[in-house]
Amino acid sequence: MPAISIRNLDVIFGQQITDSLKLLDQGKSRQEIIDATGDVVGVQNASLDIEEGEICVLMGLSGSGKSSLLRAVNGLNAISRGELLVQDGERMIDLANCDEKTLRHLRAKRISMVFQKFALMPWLKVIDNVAYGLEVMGMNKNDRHKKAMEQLDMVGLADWKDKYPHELSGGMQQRVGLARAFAMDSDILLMDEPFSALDPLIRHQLQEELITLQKSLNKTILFVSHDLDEALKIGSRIAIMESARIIQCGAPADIVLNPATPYVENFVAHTNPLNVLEGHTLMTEVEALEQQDGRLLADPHHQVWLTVEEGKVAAAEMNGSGPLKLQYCEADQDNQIPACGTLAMTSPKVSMRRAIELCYSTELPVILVENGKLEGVLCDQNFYHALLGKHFTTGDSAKT
Ligand SMILES: Nc1ncnc2c1ncn2[C@@H]1O[C@H](COP(=O)(O)OP(=O)(O)OP(=O)(O)O)[C@@H](O)[C@H]1O
Repeated sequence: MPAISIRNLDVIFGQQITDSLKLLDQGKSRQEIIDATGDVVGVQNASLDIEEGEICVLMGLSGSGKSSLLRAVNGLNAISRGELLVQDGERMIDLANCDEKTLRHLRAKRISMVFQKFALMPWLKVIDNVAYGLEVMGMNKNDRHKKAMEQLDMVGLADWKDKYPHELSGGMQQRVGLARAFAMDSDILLMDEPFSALDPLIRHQLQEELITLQKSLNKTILFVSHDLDEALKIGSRIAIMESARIIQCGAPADIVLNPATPYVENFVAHTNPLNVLEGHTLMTEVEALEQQDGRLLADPHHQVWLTVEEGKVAAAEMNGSGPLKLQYCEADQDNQIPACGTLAMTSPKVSMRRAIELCYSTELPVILVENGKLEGVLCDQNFYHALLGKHFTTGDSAKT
């Protein structure tokens, strides 16, 4: 059962919603609908399931409808048509047909929201800002302060509890915002560009903190961002929006490797694939390597040849320099650095960043093996191909 299930959802802002929906069904554009009725289409025919414990990022340009969709999930935007179900224990609550009492229950117990501009109350101390939602719920002062302190501790601000928001930096204020959302104990967090007002270093730091916190908290997070790098970093799945519609939804590597439209391609062309792509998506497959005298040419540039017996790499040599020492390196142990001139073998699941590090330290290609069997090879050319975003423009030229 997904934590949030969205089916054919339309959100229209305005006074003539029935007429606007008819025009939408006739295939009229957003602008044509504004011209005809004055209504604005915020979300059009969106369908998306968000599983428990995942971070799903809504990504797209300004005005594409990200916030409109996010705000529908906690009832801040009315649903014009379609279904939006939020899991509540054993039942699913339909936001399209839910009364005020149920909505209040959802907001108090199930869903918290973190905004871009901190939204802290300037007259309240940090601890009282964090405890505010608990106070509204009727929790007594001792209990709510205890809970607020736990959350402040988690975001590293326990020593700042008696300060006022204006005494904190932007990054710290946003941490207080996070602590306030976590204090509510709700399983679903809606985050509307929570880090975009921060400078790049603090932003990076808070992204890392969110990823770390999420490992222990396991919340269901719907996160809005207009930055694909941020989306790729924190999202387990990314839904890309354009003109009120979700035009592609997939895991980070899917989006980078198979952008569905030129709009997505354009985003992908400006991202850093280092932490997203894995070795197997970039490698030259074993079948594509040149064969000569029973050996495989792993790297034409360095003239590295492999002798493969029953699928396993039995020996390696570099023409002119003799045999090469082979060393298996764990994909996830960055501190395991093979010596220059050693031929590194690792898992096809290796991140692009780690694979480049292995190439860099050995000055040789990297050999990818799974259960001892040779799967493929990564040379400089494979990395250039990915770094230049050529997967979707030049086909598989680096793989042959
Ligand atoms: N409450 C509202 N009343 C009228 N129109 C609205 C309202 N909220 C959003 N819109 C309109 O809906 C469209 C989508 O806006 P939305 O804020 O969802 O986009 P966004 O992708 O989140 O953009 P941004 O990144 O700039 O926040 C825009 O044309 C916007 O003007």
